[in-house]
Amino acid sequence: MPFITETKDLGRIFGSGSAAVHALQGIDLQVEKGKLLVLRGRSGSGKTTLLNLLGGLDRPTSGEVYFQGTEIGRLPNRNRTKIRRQGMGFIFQSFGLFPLMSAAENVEFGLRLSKVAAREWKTRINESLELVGLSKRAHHRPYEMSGGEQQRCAIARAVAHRPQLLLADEPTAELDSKTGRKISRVFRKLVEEEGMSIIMTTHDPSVMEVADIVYELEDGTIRQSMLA
Ligand SMILES: Nc1ncnc2c1ncn2[C@@H]1O[C@H](COP(=O)(O)OP(=O)(O)OP(=O)(O)O)[C@@H](O)[C@H]1O
Repeated sequence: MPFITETKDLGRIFGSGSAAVHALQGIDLQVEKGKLLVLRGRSGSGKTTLLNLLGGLDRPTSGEVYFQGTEIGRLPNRNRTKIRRQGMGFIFQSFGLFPLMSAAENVEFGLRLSKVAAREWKTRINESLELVGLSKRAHHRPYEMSGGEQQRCAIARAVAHRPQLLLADEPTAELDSKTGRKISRVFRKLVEEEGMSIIMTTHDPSVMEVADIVYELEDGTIRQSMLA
């Protein structure tokens, strides 16, 4: 199966009647496995809405959205959650770590939600912290880590169950440009060395530099954009 993610004439309307917002319309997207795809566009152009639909966090108003050939837009919640927890990992702008848990415990929490057997947790935690260069911070809590380290920890948590698809919403927005560049390289490494597929939204040029494909959203429609 060639595509990790595919959409057909995907649309999302929020509200109804005169208050209806056409957040997305006619989105046809095909994402090959093992690529890093970036969605960019102005505030309100529909980036987060599209990412949420691709990740099965929201349902379309019209059209279809596929994950590895399975239409997920109309699946019952239980099935969609299962696919999401096993096949996808999520990263958000504000890291989303639990403040009272160490880096290792945060990663373990991610593993608990997926179907990974408990006997494998320790290995997976060590491997994923190593992958993002955070082994030395395993027992530190988020407030003892820099912003870049916290985002590395969030990445380790998102990839510990080895998802096929990683979705990230503005993952470098809260970081300075040097740290943002380092985090961009971590994403590139996941693609090159782990064969992961990544879709992320960003305004950050350093993320654009590591992308294979860039798409531009404008008023809820999409077009491929030239790489910078
Ligand atoms: N839950 C909602 N209810 C109503 N309107 C919404 C909702 N979510 C998004 N919208 C509207 O849909 C449009 C697209 O929003 P979206 O958050 O996808 O944009 P974005 O490109 O991610 O913006 P930003 O870069 O500011 O995060 C906007 O006009 C927004 O106001």
